[in-house]
Amino acid sequence: MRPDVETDPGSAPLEMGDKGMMLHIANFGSLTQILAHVIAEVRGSVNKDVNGAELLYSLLNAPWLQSQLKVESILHTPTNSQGSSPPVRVHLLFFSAAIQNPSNEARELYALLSHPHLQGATIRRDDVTGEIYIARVIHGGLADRSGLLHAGDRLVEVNGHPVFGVEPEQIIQILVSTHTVYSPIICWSTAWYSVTLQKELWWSQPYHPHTCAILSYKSVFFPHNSGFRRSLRLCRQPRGQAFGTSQFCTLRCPTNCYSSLAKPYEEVVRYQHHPEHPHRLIALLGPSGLGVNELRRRLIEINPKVYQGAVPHTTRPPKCHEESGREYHFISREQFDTMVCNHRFIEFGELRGHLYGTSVDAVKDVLASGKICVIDIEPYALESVRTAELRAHVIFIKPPTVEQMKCTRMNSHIITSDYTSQPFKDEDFQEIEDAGRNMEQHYCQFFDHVIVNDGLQAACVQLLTAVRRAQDEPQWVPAAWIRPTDQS
Ligand SMILES: Nc1ncnc2c1ncn2[C@@H]1O[C@H](COP(=O)(O)OP(=O)(O)OP(=O)(O)O)[C@@H](O)[C@H]1O
Repeated sequence: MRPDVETDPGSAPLEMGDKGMMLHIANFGSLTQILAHVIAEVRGSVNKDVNGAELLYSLLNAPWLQSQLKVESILHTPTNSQGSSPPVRVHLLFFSAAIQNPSNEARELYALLSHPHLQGATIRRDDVTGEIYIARVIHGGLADRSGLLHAGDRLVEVNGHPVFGVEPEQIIQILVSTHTVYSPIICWSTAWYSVTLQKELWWSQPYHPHTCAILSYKSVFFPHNSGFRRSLRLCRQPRGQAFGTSQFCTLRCPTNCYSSLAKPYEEVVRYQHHPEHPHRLIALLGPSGLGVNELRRRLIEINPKVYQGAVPHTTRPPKCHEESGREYHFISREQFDTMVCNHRFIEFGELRGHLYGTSVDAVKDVLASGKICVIDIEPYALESVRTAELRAHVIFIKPPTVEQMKCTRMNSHIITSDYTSQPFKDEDFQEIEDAGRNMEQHYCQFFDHVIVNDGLQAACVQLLTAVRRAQDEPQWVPAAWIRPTDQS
């Protein structure tokens, strides 16, 4: 349903002629002014690359604007001896029936260009109820092409901020202030929608009445250098052992590792973990060297009766003090290969001729024991943990600024690419920051929670709280986890 459109008292009505739509234009001054505004705004937007070429191109090539320009050129052709244009009737055969008032459309374009992050939709507040609605969706614009936003949909939440009673200008501010990250918009109409849009890109998705959908932008191509760590963390030696003798693995990424992550959207539902069901897996993700393993280790140390890591598998022979199923599950290479073929590993790698991996079964063992399993993963492993079986709650460990890391890591050591332990250098911090930014850019749609690892104590407390909430409070999860389909 199209909402009422505010009409301009200065603009004239449309009439239908026998060959098409007849436009009676009485106020040429305002039309000229509007077009001048539009062109100035477009120029400004292009210069600043504010809204992307695609939106500008589609808007400027919209038939209604072309029509306006034709009207404009006709009106500026001197028609009488005084050189002024009298009110005329202009026959617009190509005018879209959907466009009811070109002056309003031009103003809308102007408004859109002024607020680029609304991405082709405008909002309005119901003065009686205080609720915020999608007022217009520009025909052919990005919002329109997404097929998700409809005029009349009620806006519930933007970027986690409830919008009830909030001034539309403030909502725009929320969007503008977060324009480099995702801007999820949750609407209610005949269905719940959770729409994530980033910059100028929208992705289309089917309409699912009475369900919730999350639409997320992501790069079509996932770069392979986005913050991969130097080692498989499962190979990390216990604290106190010499780093020089520790074993590290080279990552082996399955060829199809990005397949399901490349889906442009996923349907989500609100999910409350049932106390009698196994706990949700906690998967920590973050750039190498930031302290993901340190946080995981500390969490388990806080209460080993509640939190536990998964026991990795390896093909190397056990050492005399090691017991199968405690430090590692010791298996043959053939067994390991079979597990790889059967997709039983969340992550695996090879070091000095031996294979190491964290298996789904090792995680399930911990969950079956009633404990909360906490693992750290590489981005490629997201696909293996975001399943109906493990229901991973993904926590991104985010770097603070380089300057903050310099202060907090003064006495800490990093494992370098040649696997020695050394004090952090400035370039290490820069690398961590870059890797964190990369990860966030490409995978943030999968993060259930973000913790900045600045002070270790504070980060630990936040982790503890987040892990408890993941089990105790309702969370958005993929609908396929709750209602498995053939594809899931
Ligand atoms: N907030 C912090 N303040 C000070 N030191 C920290 C902090 N977080 C981690 N560290 C230290 O930084 C070093 C690297 O941490 P950790 O080994 O956990 O990194 P990581 O993210 O697991 O990376 P990788 O797996 O590549 O080794 C460790 O010495 C750890 O104690």
